[in-house]
Amino acid sequence: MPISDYQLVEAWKEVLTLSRLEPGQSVTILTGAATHPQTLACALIATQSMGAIVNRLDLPPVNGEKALSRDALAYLGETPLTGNHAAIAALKASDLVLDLMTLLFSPEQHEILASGTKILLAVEPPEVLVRMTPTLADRTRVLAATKRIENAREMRVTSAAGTDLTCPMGEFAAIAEYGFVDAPGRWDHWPSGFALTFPDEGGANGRIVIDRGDILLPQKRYCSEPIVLTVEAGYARRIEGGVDADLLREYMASFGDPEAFAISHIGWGLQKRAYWSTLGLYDREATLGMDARAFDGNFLFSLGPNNEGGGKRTTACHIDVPLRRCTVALDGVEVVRNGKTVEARDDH
Ligand SMILES: O=c1ccc(O)c[nH]1
Repeated sequence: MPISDYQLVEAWKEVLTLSRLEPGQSVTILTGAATHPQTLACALIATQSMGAIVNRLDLPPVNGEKALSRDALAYLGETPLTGNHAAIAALKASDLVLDLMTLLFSPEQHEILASGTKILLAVEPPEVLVRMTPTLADRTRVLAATKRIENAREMRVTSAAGTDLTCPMGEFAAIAEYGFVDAPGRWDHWPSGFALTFPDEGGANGRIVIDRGDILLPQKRYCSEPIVLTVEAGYARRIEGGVDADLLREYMASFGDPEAFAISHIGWGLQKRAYWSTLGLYDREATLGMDARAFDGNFLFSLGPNNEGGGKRTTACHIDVPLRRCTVALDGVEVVRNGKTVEARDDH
């Protein structure tokens, strides 16, 4: 359903206020060939109405001939910023970058953040952005979860479907995604609402069962039959099942990169305004699937790079897999029980 420009401008102003945008600060709106025109138009209005000094940087697309999917998160690493020193200089000189193009998982993003620039990714459709306009309560809930990750040394994930995965943690920091950028050098994604980290390099072991109804991204599919991943020393060594498994294996093999099979980030969804069922109601190319990544109580794991968490592994292949009905325990203490988040006593 369409969203009015008024609603989207108001949502942008809420997010920019939470992101502590001040009059006189410089904002660069980063756009590309797939940028949503209404999101861009309303961002320009909202930033100027708040007294920011705004510019728009439009970058030509890359990787179109290499990627097998048009999903902005499907083919990573090289971005339109790679080697573009003038554009990188402009983004480093900005207080805030509104990324309407998708820089995620790019080395350049880290370089820009290190200069103190804040980067907010916002590429979901306007109605999804407005439905999941972030709140301070989202931030509180996600930070409580990342604090528990920071204090833990092991994540164990189990499910009735047969998942039993053990991930030592501590080598990488926890990442809080709550939808706004309220500190210099912070990156976030609007919409979101989940906590994640990366297993110690080579440490993940066990079995992951992607069960019927669990979601594959960027495939934007609900699995119709179980896929069983055998995880050894941080890599999915075997991917077994029926047609869904064949489709996943062929897609991942097309990258010709063994790093594609590494376990990337692990965490869980905390966004009560996100829904597991939404993916099935959108055209595949109309959304990144952030409802799937963020719905409350999912176990979200990912295959591919860990440079986003400070690791050395980069690969163009990135698969996000939110699972339902898992139990996630940190050092034996459950944070998700059979697909429902467990609020810790000290979370409030
Ligand atoms: O916001 C995101 C989106 C994709 C991903 O893999 C992590 N965080």
